[in-house]
Parts: sequence; structure tokens; C-alpha cells
Amino acid sequence: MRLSALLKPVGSIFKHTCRRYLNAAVQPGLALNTDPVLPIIDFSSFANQNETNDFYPRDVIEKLANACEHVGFFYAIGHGVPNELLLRTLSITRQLFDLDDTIKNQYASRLFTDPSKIGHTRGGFGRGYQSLGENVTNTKRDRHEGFDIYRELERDHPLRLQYDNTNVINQTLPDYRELAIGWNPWPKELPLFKETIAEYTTAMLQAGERVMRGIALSLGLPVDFFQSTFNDSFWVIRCIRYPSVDASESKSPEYGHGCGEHSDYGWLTFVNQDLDSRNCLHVRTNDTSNATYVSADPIVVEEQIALTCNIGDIISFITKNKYRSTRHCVVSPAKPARSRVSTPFFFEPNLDVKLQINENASQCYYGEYLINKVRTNFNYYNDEAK
Ligand SMILES: O=C(O)CCC(=O)C(=O)O
Ligand SMILES: [Fe+2]
Repeated sequence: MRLSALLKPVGSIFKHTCRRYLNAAVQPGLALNTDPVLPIIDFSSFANQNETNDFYPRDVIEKLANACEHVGFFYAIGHGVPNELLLRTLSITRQLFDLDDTIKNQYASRLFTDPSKIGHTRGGFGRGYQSLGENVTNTKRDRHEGFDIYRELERDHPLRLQYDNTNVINQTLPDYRELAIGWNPWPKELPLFKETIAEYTTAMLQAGERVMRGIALSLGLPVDFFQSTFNDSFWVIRCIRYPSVDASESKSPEYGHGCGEHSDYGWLTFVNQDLDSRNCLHVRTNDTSNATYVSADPIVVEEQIALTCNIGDIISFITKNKYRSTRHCVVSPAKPARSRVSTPFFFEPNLDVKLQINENASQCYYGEYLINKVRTNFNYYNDEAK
């Protein structure tokens, strides 16, 4: 069954102002945002898949459809990821960035990546540490440090074995399976980082599956419609630290925001962010040149930390823009606030799933789409930031 055949095109304008929701009881000691502006969706009823569509609550499905169509962002609660794990992931990430620069630079992604050769080597790409300003968005340096982690494929994974039997060096087109062969440069100075990320990944993949059941139902599809798209997900985690700035720093010509305005290229993003982060993640509320934003500050609802979730470009493509891939940016925290740490989890398809990514192109593997995005990112860095 082709998904596009089931969906009717709908415009992509932000159609109504986000409603305001007040959150309920808050665990002592956890930060509180009393006035969140994005919809809050409870996914606890999508925890299991062994039911017929009728089993799932209509009102939640409608609320989710509305959020995806009109906002593109929502707060997910009932996602199943324990608060303690979310907070521990942020804490170990802060410890990672607190390591000396000389240590962090031993794990620099530029050491493992030759931008001119991505897709033609046997070296993997993109994983590891990026220093302040190394990422570029809209021709300006982003004011953050990052550590990118990609799914590692098992030694006997079919894509790895296929790649091993291919002479990619002589291929004319970049081989997306190069993504499949890399290993993350886990810092040996902080062994708990790898362990914590492994736990975080397992829990976030389950949350992703939960949310995708809701999204399938919200599109009028069978609850398990997307399961085979994700059962071997090539997920990505970005660990990020945004330093706080004063007024003079924030006007630098070379640097833009903590992260410049963009939409996410992939499927579905979950942001786990410091609970004291205020007014940093900005969500664009219109498509006109006079941009307006709402702030997606962290919220805690009935003692659970919500995950800020947004639709990426691929869901938007395959739903013919019915679901919005909303632009957003991260504004640096203002001093005297401390730096902000976030660990967005990008819930992505299997590398070898075929997708119709846009109307003019024929179907391609998700891996092909991804490798082109990554190559463009590195080209931006080379051409425009230097
Ligand atoms: O740090 C965040 O809150 C979000 C970062 C982001 O938008 C991204 O990495 O795509
Ligand atoms: Fe993003």
C-alpha cells in the first residue's frame, strides 16, 4: 500500500494560533513552565500494538492530528522514558563537554571525515565531536559544541556485509552504505557516556515506536503501518552544549544563533533539554517574511518530563505537506544563565527503506537521501564558513 495514495494534500500554513495549556502537578525540585504554548499529547495508550484501531482513544488521535497539521511540534507525555534517565543523559553530556579541549579534539568528527570523499571511502563519516562554530547554518556559525552519535550496525548486519563486498572506491556515485560501516569514537575518559547513551537509545526507540503508532492512527492508517519502516532504525543523537552569551557577543557577524533556523531533514525529532532552559528553543509560527516564534521551554506534566517532539521533512513530504515540518532555531541562553545542554534524538527510518521523498524525484533509499544531506552539510562548512 502506498502511503501517498491514502492522503489528501492540504496546505502547509500555520493555521491557527497554538492553544495554551496549563500543566498539572509538578514533582518538587523539577522545573516548571506554567504556560506552555504547544499542544500536549499523552501517548500512554499507544504503548502496545496488539490491538485493533478501535482500541485507541479517538480524542487523543484527533488532538495529535491537529498538532501535526497545524503546529508540527508537540509535547509528548506518556512516552515511557523515565525522568531519571532523561536527566542522567543530560548530566553525562555536560560532563563530556567539561572535558579538556585536547581530549575532546581527539574524538573530533573532522578527523574521521574527508568531506570530498564521503560515500566513496571506507572510513565512515560525521561521528564525534564538533567544536564551537564548526557547524554552519544559513552561512553563519552555530554557537554550540556538538557530539554526533549514529546507530552502529552489528558486525554481521546485512548492509555492512554487502558494503564489505563492494568496490566503492571505484564507484561513480557515493555509496550510502558507507553510513553503515562507521563506529562512534566513544571517549575512553568517560566510559559512562557510552553506557548512558545506550540506555537512552533503547528507551527513545520505544518512545519513537509509541509515537509512530499514534501518528499512523492520526493519518487513518493501520496502527502498525510504519513498523517495517523503523524496525532497523538508523537513529541519530546529537549531544549539544550552547554557551550562554552577553549582549555584545550575541551581535557577532560571524556567529548566528546557538543553532540557526532550519527544519529537521528526517522523520521525527525528540528534544530532551535542561529543565532550566528558558526561551532558547524557538518554534516558528508563520511562513511570512515577518517571522514570529513561540518558545518550546521544557515542561513537566504530572511529574513526568515531557519530550518536545517535532515532525521532520520526510513526514511532511510523504503526507503531501498535510503534516508540518516546522522551522525552528535555538537562541543562546542569556548570561547570567548557565550554558544549555540538549540531547535531541532523531528517530529515523531503516537505511534501506525506499521512500518517495519529493514529488519530482523517484523513490530512493533513506540512506541515499541521508548521505546527500550530510554531504551538503560538510560542503556548507567548507565553502561558506572559512
Ligand atoms: O537543542 C535543541 O533544542 C534543538 C536542536 C535542533 O533543532 C537540532 O539539532 O535539529
Ligand atoms: Fe532541529
